Amino acid sequence: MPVKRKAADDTTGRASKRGTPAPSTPQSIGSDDDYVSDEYDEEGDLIQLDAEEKQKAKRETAAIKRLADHTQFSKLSKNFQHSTLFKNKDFHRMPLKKDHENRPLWLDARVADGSSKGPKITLEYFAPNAAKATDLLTTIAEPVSRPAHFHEWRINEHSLYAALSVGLKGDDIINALDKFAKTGVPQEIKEFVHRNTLTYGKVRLVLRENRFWVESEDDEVIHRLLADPTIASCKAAGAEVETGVVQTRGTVIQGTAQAKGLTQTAAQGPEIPRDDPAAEQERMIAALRDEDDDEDTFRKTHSFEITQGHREQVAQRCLDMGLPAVSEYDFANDRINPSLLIDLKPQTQIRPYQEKALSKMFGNGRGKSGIIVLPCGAGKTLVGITAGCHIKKSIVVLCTSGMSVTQWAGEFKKWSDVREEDVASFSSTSKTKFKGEAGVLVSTYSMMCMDPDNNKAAHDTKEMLRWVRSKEWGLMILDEVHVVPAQTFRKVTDGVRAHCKLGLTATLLREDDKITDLNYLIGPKLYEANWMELANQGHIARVQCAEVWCPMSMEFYKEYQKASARKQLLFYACNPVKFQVCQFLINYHESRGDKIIVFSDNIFALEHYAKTMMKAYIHGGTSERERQEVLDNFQHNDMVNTVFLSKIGDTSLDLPEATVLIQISSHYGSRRQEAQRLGRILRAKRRNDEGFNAYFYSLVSKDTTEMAYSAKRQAFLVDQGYSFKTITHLKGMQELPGLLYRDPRERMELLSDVMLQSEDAAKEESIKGNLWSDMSTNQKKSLGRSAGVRRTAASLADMGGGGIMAPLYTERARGAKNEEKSAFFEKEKRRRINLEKKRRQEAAEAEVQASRGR
Ligand SMILES: Nc1ncnc2c1ncn2[C@@H]1O[C@H](COP(=O)(O)OP(=O)(O)OP(=O)(O)O)[C@@H](O)[C@H]1O
Repeated sequence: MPVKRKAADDTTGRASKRGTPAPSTPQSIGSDDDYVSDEYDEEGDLIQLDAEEKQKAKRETAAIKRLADHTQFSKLSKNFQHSTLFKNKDFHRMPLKKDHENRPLWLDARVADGSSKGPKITLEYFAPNAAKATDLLTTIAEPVSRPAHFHEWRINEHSLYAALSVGLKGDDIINALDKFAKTGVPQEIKEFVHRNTLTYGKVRLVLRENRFWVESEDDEVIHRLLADPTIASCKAAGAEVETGVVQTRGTVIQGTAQAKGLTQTAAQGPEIPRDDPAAEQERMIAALRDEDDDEDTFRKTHSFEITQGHREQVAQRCLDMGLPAVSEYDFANDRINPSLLIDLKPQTQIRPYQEKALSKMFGNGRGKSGIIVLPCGAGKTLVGITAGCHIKKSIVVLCTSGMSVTQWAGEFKKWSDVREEDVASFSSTSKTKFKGEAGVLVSTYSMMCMDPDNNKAAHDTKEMLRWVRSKEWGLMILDEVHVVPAQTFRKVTDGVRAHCKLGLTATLLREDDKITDLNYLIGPKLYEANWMELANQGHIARVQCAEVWCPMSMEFYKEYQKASARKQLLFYACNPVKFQVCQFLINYHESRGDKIIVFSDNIFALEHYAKTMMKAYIHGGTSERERQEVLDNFQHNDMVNTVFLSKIGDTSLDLPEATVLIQISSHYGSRRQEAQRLGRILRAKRRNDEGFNAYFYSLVSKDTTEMAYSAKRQAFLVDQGYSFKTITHLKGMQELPGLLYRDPRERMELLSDVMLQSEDAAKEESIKGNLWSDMSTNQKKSLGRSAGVRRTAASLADMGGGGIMAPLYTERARGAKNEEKSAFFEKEKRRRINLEKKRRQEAAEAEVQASRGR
């Protein structure tokens, strides 16, 4: 049988049993009866209708149609044919298919002029066949938003190329869409798919044996390119057009059940020495061929070589000619660069979503550069390591801190059989080289950015940099790729020769819109997992999110209004009610046996909260020794259950004991920070305990700008399917023994303390060596955009899982809130108008006095 990658069963049963099609199985979706058709029910079973039933159904449909023709609605809808009411959202002319209820997709062809977004697809996630349609969309489109019931996807040129590389054709895509869509496929979508699949991927820039080749299956395309003077001048001296056959082999990703089967088959063959990886690979391929010869595809291709250093020029010219060239690394045929002895350990098993992500990267047996997006704690490290085991050439890993260097090196040894001496590291504290010809090097962006010719650099650093730059790297893994500013990234990639680049991140988000730079610096997004789906499958923790509204006392609110924009932050962070809410939640969760992280970006607030509550805290200024001590105690000491962290804890902090997160001050409207912070509790050790929930509370001072920031921050998580409950009152808080700031005098003291602080106390914490500190400026600007956040006013009983916290909360009464808000603001408005009148009057009087004096 063919080398098909059988998708493992998902535990929830939501995703279909069918995996993303592999290149070796270029199935025409149109001919695949796995998909829904008129005669199949939602389980895929054939519905047998006898002749009589068919007649009856026909008669009923005709009767309904006749009735509809005479209804008021029908007349109305005719009148609305050119309705201005729906404008270009009037889809009534797209007739629904008879069995549209069984089909989960709505297609919307409208694309704004000049927009890079393609047509929109809306998936009814509750509909029959939604799982199969999700598989299709994962292959051909990119997710935009995936809340609980409706998912929004977009088709664009990158997603279509990814579909082509797994063996689909333009017509296959259109046929598949037609099968799942409630209406016919609009002509505009057909044209979009044809336009982008006709040229995309026709030209490939292939790196073979350290030489670049322009390759195409179309002889005419090759001659058209060579007729262009720019491309002709880039052709290597004496090179001719060569015609050959390229064999596309099945992609078997290591760590899957299928790869294990192959290893067992191969193990029955003659013994091959372990130190000959090329022979091992041949053996694996032979095993694949034995399994199914006829599923390998052979493609006749034409290619010519280009001169070293002209790759970018050729790529740019191809783009100008409307033939975008795609970069691929033909690692299986790379016999020049030394191979690395590396395989996943036999007991290592990758998860279905990790396999799906990797199959996108190695879709046609070659390595495509791009970015894989997985939630925090979902195992990006293992995805990177498995990619390295697949390519089997030298690997360079770049991460954000020295701590991550140690972690990555350790993970390589944990999951793969790479030899200890083949793993090297390059950070400020450790500089080692591997002894053999190929190996793994783990380093940081900041080390790699350094200039080897800079006299100020230490001698051993310069020597390491020269060594790195003298080598060819099969794979470059870029961890937390969203943090890398384009400038830094260029510095790294200009000097280091990597054949294939894999970016890893949980949040492909930047508030400054520079994220699109990564498309051409690394490659397109290859795969993005659905957070909620992974939580439902138990791979990451299930989190209940809540926004707690903390009203501000009048004396605080008055001072808040008078303060400068920057200093306002101090007022809403130190709001005494927020303080009480924080104390109450800590108390409540500690008594349940939870471990709690409290995040505060503002250091003044962080210290004030932690010291008053007598809890441990860490910020950028805390010494390394103290930091380690606090974290060790938090993890292993039953007496230390709460730790206050500044933004240094946002990323790369692995505290699986933490189950509750409280946020008291954050970085404006940063969606990424919100997601990264949530990520700290996604790894919760107890995630698979029955009925277990992790909790994420965002404390927000009511009627302040913090509310607008908070709404914007939540947008990314809402797109991932999370919903934020709004909590307006915590039952029993006032009765808490020892509740702080109950006494008005204490509140006044806190207020005067805040007022005495200079604006500097509201400044952002600056962390040495922080790569992403340059990204703050535009974040405030982008706040103006609508956040589109969904808040639910659903019962909060389920917030605690099984209603455990139900007695604690009072929900926001929507009507009441408006009254309360409007009464307050009316009063405020009157006060301000009177103040303004008074000021104007005083100014006029002063002028009169002055003119009299003159
Ligand atoms: N296939 C797998 N089998 C077993 N455990 C796995 C697998 N994949 C990942 N894990 C475990 O999941 C945890 C999280 O993995 P990892 O640190 O790679 O996450 P991450 O995605 O890099 O998170 P972050 O973005 O927070 O850094 C680790 O403990 C890892 O051992």
